[in-house]
Amino acid sequence: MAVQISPSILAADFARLADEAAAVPNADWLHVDVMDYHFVPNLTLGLPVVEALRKATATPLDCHLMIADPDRWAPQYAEAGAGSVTIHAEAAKAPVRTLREIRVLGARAGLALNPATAVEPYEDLLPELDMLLLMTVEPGFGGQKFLDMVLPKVRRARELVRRHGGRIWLQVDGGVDADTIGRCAEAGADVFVAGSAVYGASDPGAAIDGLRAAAIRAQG
Ligand SMILES: O=C(CO)[C@H](O)[C@H](O)COP(=O)(O)O
Ligand SMILES: [Fe+2]
Repeated sequence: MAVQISPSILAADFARLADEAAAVPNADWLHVDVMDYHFVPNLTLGLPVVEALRKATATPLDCHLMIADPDRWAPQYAEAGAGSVTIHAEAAKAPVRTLREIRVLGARAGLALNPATAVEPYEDLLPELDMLLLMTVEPGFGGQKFLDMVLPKVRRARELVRRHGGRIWLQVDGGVDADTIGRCAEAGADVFVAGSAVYGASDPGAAIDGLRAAAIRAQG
């Protein structure tokens, strides 16, 4: 599996987003955490910032929607030029329709599961997905401690994805750093979001190289 690193701009300087995007030329994606004060108790940014970022960088945007009404808003993120749009299973009321709309608009379609949400009930949705995101912290804030309890679910999800042809990317998000990334890769994740571990480092580009090397080592 190809390892991909998606640094989260949640940990970047919001006043200098274009510079912060330019600081990670070796990133595969830029992870954009959209929070609405309803699905999670935090507020970050929305469509205008995504539209501006899209013009400011060539790196594709990986939009993680932590919002109460993803069915209404997700297609607009695809229209705004996001390369990938991920909705939460806990929030979506019509996930099949919404995931299909995301794809029709030319973006990759992702489904995110909170730490306590089981993956098995979503097996029938896998054909609609390009990526499954397993949260390794409770969504809402950067800088939280990685939840090891999610690793068995990463293993089960990898097995489900394998049974469905192995096409779907398996992303982990939350508390991923040089220490925890190996456990995630060993369990079967292949796309790694890292906020603090990248933008908290003195050299964000070097931090990405280090994370990538650790994940590849762990894949064996
Ligand atoms: O979705 C998120 C939080 O809800 C963030 O993407 C995630 O927390 C990244 O930050 P860090 O690597 O610092 O944990
Ligand atoms: Fe995220």
